[in-house]
Order: sequence, then structure tokens, then C-alpha cells
Amino acid sequence: MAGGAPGGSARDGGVAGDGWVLPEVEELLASAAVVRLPMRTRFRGLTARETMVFAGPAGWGEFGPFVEYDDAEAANWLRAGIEAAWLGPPPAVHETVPVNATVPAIPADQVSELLKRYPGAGTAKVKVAEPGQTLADDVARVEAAREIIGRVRVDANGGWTVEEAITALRAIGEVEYAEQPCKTVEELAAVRRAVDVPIAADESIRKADDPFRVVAADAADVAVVKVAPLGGMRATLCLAETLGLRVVVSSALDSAVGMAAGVAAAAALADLDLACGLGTGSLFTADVGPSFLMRDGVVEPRWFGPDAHLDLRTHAAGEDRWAWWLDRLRRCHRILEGTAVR
Ligand SMILES: O=C(O)CCC(=O)c1ccccc1C(=O)O
Ligand SMILES: [Mg+2]
Repeated sequence: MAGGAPGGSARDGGVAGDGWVLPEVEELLASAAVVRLPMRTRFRGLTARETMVFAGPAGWGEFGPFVEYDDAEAANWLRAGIEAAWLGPPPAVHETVPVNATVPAIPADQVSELLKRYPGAGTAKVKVAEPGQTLADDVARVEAAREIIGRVRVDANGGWTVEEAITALRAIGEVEYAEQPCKTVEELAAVRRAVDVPIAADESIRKADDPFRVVAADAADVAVVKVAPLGGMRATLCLAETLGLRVVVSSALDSAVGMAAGVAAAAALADLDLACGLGTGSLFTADVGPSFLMRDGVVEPRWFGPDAHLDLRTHAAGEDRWAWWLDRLRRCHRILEGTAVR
């Protein structure tokens, strides 16, 4: 996709060869909007998802680092949004992308209702180890999901100690894999040695200075990769291909715009055998454009081109939030100006 013609006034961002450019902040601001999308189910403690989107010559991109992230981390998300808007998606090699149902840390008796939003799902990902909940809650939630969808994976978001993880995974029983059972790479490796369950690394990849530590430490069987925190679709594909682990492309609770980039990255993966975590559009009650909703267990790639009509008004964030995001955009842009891109 070296032909993804960048905007005329955009400056070379210091990248050789791959066509990446850093547009001026003003070019981003010409179309930028901040939205606050209401959520159907609390997820990651959120009941609404605030995010920024903007358009470039190749279409729409998203800049939506969670509000508590610092600028250094958030700058990767900006790079990903600019890549989407200025370069567009890499070529797809799959027409559809298998996706997992995402089950937040809800009571077990609400699981069957939630799973109706994921028609044909062959895999469910169930959140576990939620602060304030018990192992019995996790076991009940997983069992409720398993009754409806045969294949279940769990995601602890680093919430267990090694001992807790071993105990919990024994109690939970057979799962496809356990995602980020503990915080550190060393703990993941220790859990992996102690249980038969395959281990997936998420935070240990996307928040790590060196994602290859997971590989060096034999800490995981599966790598969860996310386009926004990893700095874009191409960076994600590059990492996916060099890690040597099985790969799952997952969302960062993106709006439909960011989701389009996640789905595009997944559709461009050579090996796409595991269901991707790209079904979180179903957790919103409204989105900036048509959501990627699962049908027959899959979603189809599609792109919000420069002429796509998005609804940025209905759920526009207030003036104070716009000012906050604008400031953050400027600070992250300054970080990218000082960074040579790989
Ligand atoms: O993988 C999925 O099914 C949904 C994505 C997801 O769980 C997620 C979304 C936003 C932030 C963190 C995570 C996570 O995987 O931990
Ligand atoms: Mg995770």
C-alpha cells in the first residue's frame, strides 16, 4: 500500500519507504470530532466510551486511548489513527473474520441474554478476576457461556497472582486459553508451566517495551495484538508475523472507525485460525457509523472512506471534553514529531 497517497501538505514524518507521513495538527483538526458512545453493558468499568475520530485522504481514523493513559502510550494510538486516515487498510487476504463473543464481568444469569447479540459465535471470551467478585462468580459465568457456546476463553486482565490463577483455572476447567492471567511475563510463564491451559499474552504485548520478552520467557502460546496500542495495522501485522506465536487481533473498545482498522488487520493476516476479539461494537448502544455486528460468527471487512457519512453529532462530547482531547492530540502529535518511525 505504498500508494496510499498522503495529503499534499503533510510533512515526511521521518519514515523511509513505507509511505508513512505525519500530517499537521491542523489537518487532523479539519474533520476531528470527540464522541462519547453510550454502552449497553459496563465494560472495563466504563458506561460510555470517549474517543476522537478524524478523516484523511484514505478515510477515517480513530484516536481513542483510554483517558487514564499517559501521552507516551497514547502517541501510539495517534500513529494508528493517522495510518488509517492517511494510508488506509493493507490488502485483505480473507473475506470474513471469525470473531468471539465478549462477555463482560456480568452476573451469570445475564449471560444468555448478552450472547443473543453474537449470532453464530463459535467462541466466547469471558472476563474473569474482576475486582470485588469471587471465583464462584467466574465459574458460574463461564459455565453459563459454555452451555451456549462450546468454546470458551477467559481474560483475567492480570487480575490473579500465580497461585490464584492455578486454582482458578483448575476450577474453571477446559478453556481454549487463559488471557493475561497475571501481570508480569514471569508470572505468565510460571502459570503456563503449572497448568495444561494455553496462555495468551495481552497487556504483556501491548503495554510492553519489548513484546518479544513473552517469547523469550516461553510465557505464552497466543499473542493478543491490538492495532491502536501497537501503532497501526502494518505495525500489528509486522509484529504478528515475527513473534512466532498464534495471533488474535482484538479491539480496544474502539468505535466503528477503529474497529474497521482491527478487522482490516485481521483480514490481512496470513494465519487467521483463532476467533478475533472484534465484537465489542455490540457493547455500544450507538456508534459513529454502522457497527461491525457479527453474523454467522464472523464480521466482514469494510472501510470508512473519506466520503463516508458518520454521525458525530448525536453523541458529541461536551466543550470541556473537546478541549481536553485537543490538548492531548497536540501533545501526542509533538511526541510523534520527535520519533523516527521504524
Ligand atoms: O477481546 C475481546 O473480545 C474484546 C476486547 C477486550 O476484551 C478489551 C477491550 C478493551 C480493552 C482491553 C480488552 C482486553 O482484552 O483486555
Ligand atoms: Mg485482554
